[in-house]
Amino acid sequence: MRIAIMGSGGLGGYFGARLAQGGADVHFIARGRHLEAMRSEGLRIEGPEPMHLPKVNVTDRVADVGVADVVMLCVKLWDTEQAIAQIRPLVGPGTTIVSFQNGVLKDQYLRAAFDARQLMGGVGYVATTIAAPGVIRQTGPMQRLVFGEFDGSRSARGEALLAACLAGGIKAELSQQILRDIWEKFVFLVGLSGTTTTMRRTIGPIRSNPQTRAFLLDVMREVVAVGRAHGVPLPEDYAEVRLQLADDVSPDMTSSMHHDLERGNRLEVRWLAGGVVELGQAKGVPAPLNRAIADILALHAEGGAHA
Ligand SMILES: NC(=O)C1=CN([C@@H]2O[C@H](COP(=O)(O)OP(=O)(O)OC[C@H]3O[C@@H](n4cnc5c(N)ncnc54)[C@H](OP(=O)(O)O)[C@@H]3O)[C@@H](O)[C@H]2O)C=CC1
Ligand SMILES: CC(C)(CO)C(=O)C(=O)O
Repeated sequence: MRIAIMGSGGLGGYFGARLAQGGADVHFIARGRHLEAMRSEGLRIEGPEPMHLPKVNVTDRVADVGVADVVMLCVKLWDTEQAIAQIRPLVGPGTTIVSFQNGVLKDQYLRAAFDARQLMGGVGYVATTIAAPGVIRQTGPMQRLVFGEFDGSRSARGEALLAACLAGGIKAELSQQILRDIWEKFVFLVGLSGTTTTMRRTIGPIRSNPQTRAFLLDVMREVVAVGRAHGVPLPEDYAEVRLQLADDVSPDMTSSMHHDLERGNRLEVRWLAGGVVELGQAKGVPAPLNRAIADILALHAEGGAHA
């Protein structure tokens, strides 16, 4: 199976390395110093299960890769538009495109650019970052990919991607309710990213303090209300279910957006809390706490240099 990884950082580099190790014909699309390092030194994964792939197929010339069976979209959300334009040479009539980016707006952008039948939905769970050019560092053992057809069917292409993932040791699942899976992660991630980034704290103290715990819960309640208004079958008390997850994770866990803030990077807030506000407005559902998060972080959204 020929798999093109569009964006080979924390998410794409980690899961692409595992797919390659499992025998898939993986082609990484990268840029800058990370591209140069991957060309000369291969790709190294640090963390609980270290890996080194001394030689990887990597390029910034997308057209050289040719048509892929699967394109995995793994760039930060602000790079989506450019990435969608660049992946066109990878996409033939039999190509499947799956975005494992965070949020729920990503698939709307893909649907606007490609035939909906070429898309599968996807969610990625891992905590990784580019530690140095050519090096991805994983924190904690969590690693999981969930993907599936939006119509809930169990397709041959889904099974084929599942087999490739399992061969590489990825904890992968072929889902028959992928829209709900995407929203389930969105509820948790919007709560986690919105609180950890505005409060500059990890989840431990946030969930322990009654005032910040209530804020976390109410932020997630808004996401659930917006999702339900869009027809996503989330139970009414789903925010409470996700609060249980926030209680179960390690107290030092934080969000990638909090890391991005600390490094002075751009933030994905426009598509996370901001996405909740946007989708809420479309259905007349207010999301004042998410609006506050987006407003508080607005001066940081373009990165530290712009603050
Ligand atoms: N990392 C994680 O733990 C998880 C991340 N996610 C989500 O996955 C998405 C990706 O995040 P993450 O992997 O962390 O981001 P990273 O910044 O680590 O990786 C993205 C990589 O893609 C590169 N890139 C962007 N556009 C292009 C392009 N047009 N051509 C070539 N390379 C390109 C970036 O280069 P450059 O640095 O030059 O911009 C960067 O190397 C986000 O939506 C994130 O929220 C989801 C689950 C977990
Ligand atoms: C919550 C986590 C780490 C799970 O993958 C994540 O996606 C993020 O912080 O961006």
